[in-house]
Amino acid sequence: MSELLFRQLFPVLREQRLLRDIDIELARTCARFEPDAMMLLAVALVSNELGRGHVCLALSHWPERLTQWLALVPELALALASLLPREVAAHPEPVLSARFADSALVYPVTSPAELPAHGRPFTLFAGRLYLSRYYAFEQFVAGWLQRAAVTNETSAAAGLSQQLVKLFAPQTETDWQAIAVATAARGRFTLISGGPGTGKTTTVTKLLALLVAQSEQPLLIRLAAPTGKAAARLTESISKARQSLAATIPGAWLAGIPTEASTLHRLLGVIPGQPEFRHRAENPLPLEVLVVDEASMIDLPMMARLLAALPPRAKLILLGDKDQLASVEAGAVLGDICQFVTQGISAAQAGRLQQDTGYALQAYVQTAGHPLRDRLCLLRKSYRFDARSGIGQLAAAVNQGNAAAVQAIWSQDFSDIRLHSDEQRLAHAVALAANGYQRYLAHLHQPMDATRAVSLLADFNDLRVLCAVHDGPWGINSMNEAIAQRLHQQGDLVREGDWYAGRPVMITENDYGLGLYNGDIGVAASDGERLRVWFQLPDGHIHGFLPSRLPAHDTAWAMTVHKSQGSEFSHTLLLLPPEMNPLLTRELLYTGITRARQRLDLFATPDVLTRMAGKATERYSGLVTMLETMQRLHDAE
Ligand SMILES: Nc1ncnc2c1ncn2[C@@H]1O[C@H](COP(=O)(O)OP(=O)(O)OP(=O)(O)O)[C@@H](O)[C@H]1O
Repeated sequence: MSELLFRQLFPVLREQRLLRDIDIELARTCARFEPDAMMLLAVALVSNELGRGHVCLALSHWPERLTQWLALVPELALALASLLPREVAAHPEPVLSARFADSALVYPVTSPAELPAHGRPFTLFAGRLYLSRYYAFEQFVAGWLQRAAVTNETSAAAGLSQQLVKLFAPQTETDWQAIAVATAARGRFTLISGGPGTGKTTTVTKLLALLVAQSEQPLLIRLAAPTGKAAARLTESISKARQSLAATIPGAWLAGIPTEASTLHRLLGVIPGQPEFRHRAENPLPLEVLVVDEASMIDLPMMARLLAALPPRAKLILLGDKDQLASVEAGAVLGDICQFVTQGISAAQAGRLQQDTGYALQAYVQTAGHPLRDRLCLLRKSYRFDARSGIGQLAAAVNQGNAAAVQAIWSQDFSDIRLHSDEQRLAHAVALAANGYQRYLAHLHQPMDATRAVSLLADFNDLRVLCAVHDGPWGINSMNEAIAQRLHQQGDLVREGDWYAGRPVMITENDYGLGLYNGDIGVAASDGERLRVWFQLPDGHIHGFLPSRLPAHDTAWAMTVHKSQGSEFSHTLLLLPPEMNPLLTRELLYTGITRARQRLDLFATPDVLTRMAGKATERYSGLVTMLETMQRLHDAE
């Protein structure tokens, strides 16, 4: 049977890109210890699920997946039928769990309170099969969150409500920003989720000012974000928020807030060549409060390492937008945690928040729920997009999965959004991009230096072409080529070889020595003698690197929506291919739309928009189940 798997089924699945080489290799390695073909197929599937962002294989999906696969090899369907026996098709979870639990490769776990498996590469928990390493990450994150949720600080620091009044003028409707600050002031862990312009940075700045005011000693606060770009944005937006709040908040409170954010990698301390960081449980981070922005981009292993490195009494505040794309790597911790939002808040929490802020939250109280729900704050009002903004309305319609509203928006005459669905739209997108980059290109007429490069980079970052895919006519590779070619033909730049003045690039790997990080954008311009690639480094300094010194990079006239996370542009051109593919999801559409601050040109067919709005991403994990089980165990104690 295993022979059939490796000789016949796997090559077909690889050819169809349904399995990767790495999935098959892992199964082959395991075949030395495990004769059961079903288990070996499960090994390849677990590995494949990880590659697609899932933390584990949900055994309930077995029949659906197998049926699709067996249809690809009809001549083998009979021979392979034992991979999907009737009892598995009828009750996949219990039958497969019982079968895999017997494998020497698998450690079956009945309670997440058990110690992680040692020595077995796979762990089985609650109908899910994990690589044991990922089970351990998830179990650690769940355990941390569970402890943080049940050790909620019920007693407020003296004077909390008076201090809140200084920060937030009373208003008639519920002030969710004040609620978020009150929540975070009392607890060890708080998650603040909100769409663009809902005031996440403003809120966290006020929160930090409050914590500074409450602390007798100077407070050790650190700010961080998953990517260099997001860290630079946080640095910028915190400094703007500090300035705009200076008139209303005492200077001494604001003075204790750091002015710079770092990447998570830098915060934790990379050890070259090793996955572990310098700061971990045995060497915790020297801080008392940590704020992490763009938390939807944090994958499960990174979240586990971050939580492990926090000192026991430190406060953690995660900021993010739960509706954005999840991390590229496996896991969607922010999205998973936010599922508890549907459980409202506890009566006790509503009472505490009313005491602190004066707002009555009875309408949000539900009797039963996980205590983590009291640590979640949703900012619901956008201060950036008013009712006349098409971008805000479109983003909201997409988020609700409301396809009819997504279609109706285009006839409402919004001046900031435009849909291009005609046959010539690809050529039109190239022309619009070439036109939009003119102000940026004008900088190239004079020799570049660090001072001039500030506006060079700012003008380049004003506009961006975003694609959903890499390949094909609608992908970044072809768009990058088309835009560069067009600008060359128009005489706006002279393309000579790979490097030419005006070429924008995006770094695709971290280079700690140079201080350049995955996602950083630089542009090539001559300093009068040599071509340099100008970047703004995380500390705000501009540096011109010789092209030969750069780590791996790609041309960046166009970039993927995935890579644009954590960035915003005044004007965005969003290109979606006419055919559906697995990448085209609601979250991708929402993320692409919300990168635009002032203007969005969307190149897509109405059909693709409808389908994307209806296709919410699923990321399989056991985090919520683990948390619920941990809570039941806690209640039973
Ligand atoms: N309560 C408020 N009342 C009026 N204006 C506000 C309020 N909160 C925030 N703003 C303004 O709205 C804008 C967006 O706020 P902020 O940058 O804090 O939001 P954000 O959620 O961090 O945005 P981003 O999408 O950039 O992450 C800022 O100009 C800010 O001054």
